Amino acid sequence: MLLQAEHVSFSVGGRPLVDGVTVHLVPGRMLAILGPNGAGKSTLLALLSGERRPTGGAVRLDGRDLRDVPPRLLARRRALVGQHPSAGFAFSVEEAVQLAVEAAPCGAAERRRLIAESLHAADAAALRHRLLPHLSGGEGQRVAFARALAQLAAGSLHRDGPDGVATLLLDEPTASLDPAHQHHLLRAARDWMERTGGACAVVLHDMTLAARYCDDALLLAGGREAWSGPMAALPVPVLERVFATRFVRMPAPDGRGAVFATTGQPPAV
Ligand SMILES: Nc1ncnc2c1ncn2[C@@H]1O[C@H](COP(=O)(O)OP(=O)(O)OP(=O)(O)O)[C@@H](O)[C@H]1O
Repeated sequence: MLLQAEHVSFSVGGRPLVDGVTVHLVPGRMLAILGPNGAGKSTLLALLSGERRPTGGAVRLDGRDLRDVPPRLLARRRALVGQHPSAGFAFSVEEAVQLAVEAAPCGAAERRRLIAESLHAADAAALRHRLLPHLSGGEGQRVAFARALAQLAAGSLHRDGPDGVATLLLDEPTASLDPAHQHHLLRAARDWMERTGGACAVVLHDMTLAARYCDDALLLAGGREAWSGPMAALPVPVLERVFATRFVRMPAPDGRGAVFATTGQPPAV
C-alpha cells in the first residue's frame, strides 16, 4: 500500500497551502507532481515524507498514520531529496553518503558496497573525495540523490516483510542538472524502482521529462488537484489553463512520451 495521502491539507495562518489532496503511490509507478510556482508541490512532498504534519486529512504508510510510524522505520521506507540540498558541513561526498548507511545492519565491506553503488547510480563516483561546500549546484543534486539511494539501500537490509518496499520523493531533482544528467537521474530513479519494486514521486517543471519518465501525473493549482491521471492522457488545454501559457505537444522521435514546447504566447483557447 505504500504511502497514501487522503484528503490531506496543510494551512499556515488560516491559508491552505495544500487543500484536500489525495495521492496513492503505487509500486513500480512514477508520479509526476506538476503545477505553477507556489502551487503546493513541495509542501505536498513534505507532507508525504512526514517532514510536515497535515492540518487536515492523513498520510499513511501501509495503512498506518505517519504520526505513529517511528522515525527509524520511516527512514527505511522513504527518502526525500529536497529542492535545495544544503551544502552542509565540510564533509567529503563519501563521508556524507556514509552517514546515510550508518544504521545499516551489515558489516563495513557491505556498507562500502552500498556507498559505491549509490554514488555510481547517481553518476557521482568521481566526486567522492570532494568537499560538499565546494560542489556546484548540479553536483550537489547528484550527491543528494546518491544519499537518498544509499539510505533506502541500507533500509532494505532490514526485514520489514513483503510490504517493505520504499518510496523515493524527489523535489525538482533535475533543476540544476545539465540535459544529459537530467535524463541520467530520472533513468536511475526508474532503475531503482524496477530493481526494488518501490514507488517514486517527483516534482518537475519540464513536461517533456515528465512525459518520458512518469507513468502518472498530479497537477496542482492553488494547493488543489487540478487534474490527475496517466501522464500520457494529460490534456494540453488543462496545462494551458493552469499555467496560463501556450503548450505545444509533439510526438517524441523514438515514440516514448512526448516533447512539450512553450512559446510564451497566451493559451490557444
Ligand atoms: N511556512 C510557510 N508559511 C507561509 N507560507 C508558506 C510556507 N511554506 C510555503 N508557503 C507558501 O505556500 C505556497 C506553496 O509553496 P510550495 O513551496 O509548496 O510551492 P511549490 O509548488 O513547490 O512552488 P515552486 O514551483 O515555486 O517550487 C507558496 O505560496 C509559498 O510561498
